[in-house]
Amino acid sequence: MPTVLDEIIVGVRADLADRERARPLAQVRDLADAAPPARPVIDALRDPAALSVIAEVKRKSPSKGALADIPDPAELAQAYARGGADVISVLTEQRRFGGSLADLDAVRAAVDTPLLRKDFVVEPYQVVEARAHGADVVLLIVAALGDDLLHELYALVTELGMTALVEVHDTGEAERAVALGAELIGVNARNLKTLEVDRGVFAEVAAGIPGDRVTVAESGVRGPADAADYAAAGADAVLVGEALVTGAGDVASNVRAMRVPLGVRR
Ligand SMILES: O=P(O)(O)OC[C@@H](O)[C@@H](O)c1c[nH]c2ccccc12
Repeated sequence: MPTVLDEIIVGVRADLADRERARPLAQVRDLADAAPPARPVIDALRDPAALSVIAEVKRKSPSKGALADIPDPAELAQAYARGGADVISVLTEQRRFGGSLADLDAVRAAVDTPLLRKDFVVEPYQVVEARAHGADVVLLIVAALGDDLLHELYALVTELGMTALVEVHDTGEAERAVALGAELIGVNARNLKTLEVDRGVFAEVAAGIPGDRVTVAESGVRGPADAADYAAAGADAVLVGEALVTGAGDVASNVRAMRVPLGVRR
């Protein structure tokens, strides 16, 4: 039985083939080489004073369906930046998440905050493309990649001056991320094979990640209380989508509220 992740990747590969036909790798590489340098993110995400926040531009998801229309992703990103988001995540997967590279371009033009290209990266082309569109961080999902490809993609992200956010869901995947030398490791509470969320996964998996790595708790953060729980469990940052795109009230204030103080922990 194919998992949800397998099914998503079938669509991702089809869309990727179309883009590769329209613009061959060599052309995208030229654009990437001509782009302004990627912004560093590690130091900001490791801020000892407060939990860092990666705020996501997310229209829909396979688990929740439609979340928000987001007619103007640039405006949303500006609100995230005002709220102090350390990184803004832009989903570029179109079929299941309603994103696009056009969203990434629009956000890039609107803010100076480091940007994460959030997609299902399975080929070097997508990494080069991320850089060409101004991304500073690229998501690499361990569950979607064999070790050779994971190493190849990680090396390419680094060569292009970007930072890889290496996503894991269990201890075995975390071991692979650590062995890779990943500085930035995301623990996704949502299992991409079953789409179930279990917030307890972070503490369990983070126990196997050395303290010199920066950890991001991903998914299922409903508000500041969940963010505080993740902070207490040792997260350096949280990645929040749904709660920010569907939340009532002022977006910037909602981002700011997630930045819980860490003073007591360290
Ligand atoms: O909307 P949430 O529950 O706050 O989750 C955000 C983010 O963690 C989630 O979008 C995500 C984490 N890893 C992914 C990989 C692919 C697509 C999406 C994701």
